[in-house]
Amino acid sequence: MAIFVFADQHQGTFKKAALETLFYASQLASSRQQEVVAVVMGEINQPRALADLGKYGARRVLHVDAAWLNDFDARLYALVLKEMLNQYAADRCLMPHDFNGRALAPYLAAQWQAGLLTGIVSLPDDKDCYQKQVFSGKATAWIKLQTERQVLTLLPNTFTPQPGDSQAQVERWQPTQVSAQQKRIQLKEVQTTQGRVPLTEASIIVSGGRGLKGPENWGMIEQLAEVLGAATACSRPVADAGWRPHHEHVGQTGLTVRPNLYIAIGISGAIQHLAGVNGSKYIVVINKDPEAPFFQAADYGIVGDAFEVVPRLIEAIKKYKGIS
Ligand SMILES: Cc1cc2nc3c(=O)[nH]c(=O)nc-3n(C[C@H](O)[C@H](O)[C@H](O)COP(=O)(O)OP(=O)(O)OC[C@H]3O[C@@H](n4cnc5c(N)ncnc54)[C@H](O)[C@@H]3O)c2cc1C
Repeated sequence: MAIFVFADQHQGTFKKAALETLFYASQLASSRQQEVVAVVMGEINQPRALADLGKYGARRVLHVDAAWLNDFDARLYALVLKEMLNQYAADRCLMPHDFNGRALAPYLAAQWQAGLLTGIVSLPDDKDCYQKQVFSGKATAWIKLQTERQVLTLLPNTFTPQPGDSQAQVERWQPTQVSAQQKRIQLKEVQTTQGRVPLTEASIIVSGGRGLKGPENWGMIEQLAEVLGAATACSRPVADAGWRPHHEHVGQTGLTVRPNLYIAIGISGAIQHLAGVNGSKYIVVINKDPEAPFFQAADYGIVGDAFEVVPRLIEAIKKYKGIS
């Protein structure tokens, strides 16, 4: 039996989290002598990208090549996936624990009558238990799904893909029970941020909190991010106050990020914020209060006023990198 992976793409470019999930599935499959099938929805303007999924572990790609599936629609995608999984008598479907995966997985689990386990961070152990973080990242649970059919979501940045040189066999697949008439959502406008690394894919993140006092002070955060080639993020009150856009909000109710380096500036380190960032490899905290809880989660800490520390940090990095 094959392991199916929803390989999310945008205009022919596969998301990093989708490639990680394929790679993860290939590790899972090799221990069970199964094959990995990547499922791709919507038209693709670079057909070679489909076969290239083989480099990340897909043996086959089932391409649902239909214009009405170009825009992500959790309900519709779940119906298409359900038909496909039933046709192939599959028992396992994986996807990334990102915005789309978090919307699609519960729909699919309900439609397909499968067990759902979200945000896993490990391969199963010998008792078939998967690890996931619980209680805002304060504890780890080992969970075993008892159901025959399983929908699993993998936390981004947990597994680093090691691309090989295999090519996948690409097949077109059309649903017979789902059609364009069932589409209920019409996408009217897409707003994209230009030239910035997407937050969930960034290896360095510079994040600001309420300690920055107001949106007018974000210039230094942007500048620090620019010299480091980083993405910018923020705490929830900052997004709630409209200082920064909501897609930058990290934490329990925002994005979960796992960069190599997370620099938190003027953020206290509330548990709800830590829940979204404590998977980061290194955490650097800049805060003027030595008692700020974030220091307990930090690898490096600077006790000081952000308005003095950050400009000096920018200058030091520029000097180190030889940027004028
Ligand atoms: C159900 C629920 C869900 C939540 N989800 C989230 C979530 O997803 N993400 C999230 O972030 N929060 C979330 N919160 C809110 C969370 O509890 C905190 O209130 C929030 O994270 C605090 O944001 P902050 O650290 O930016 O602000 P504050 O708590 O006000 O901290 C500001 C920090 O800046 C420091 N500071 C002030 N001036 C300076 C300066 N000049 N230089 C350096 N440091 C300075 C202060 O010492 C302080 O530590 C949630 C809360 C609830 C109840």
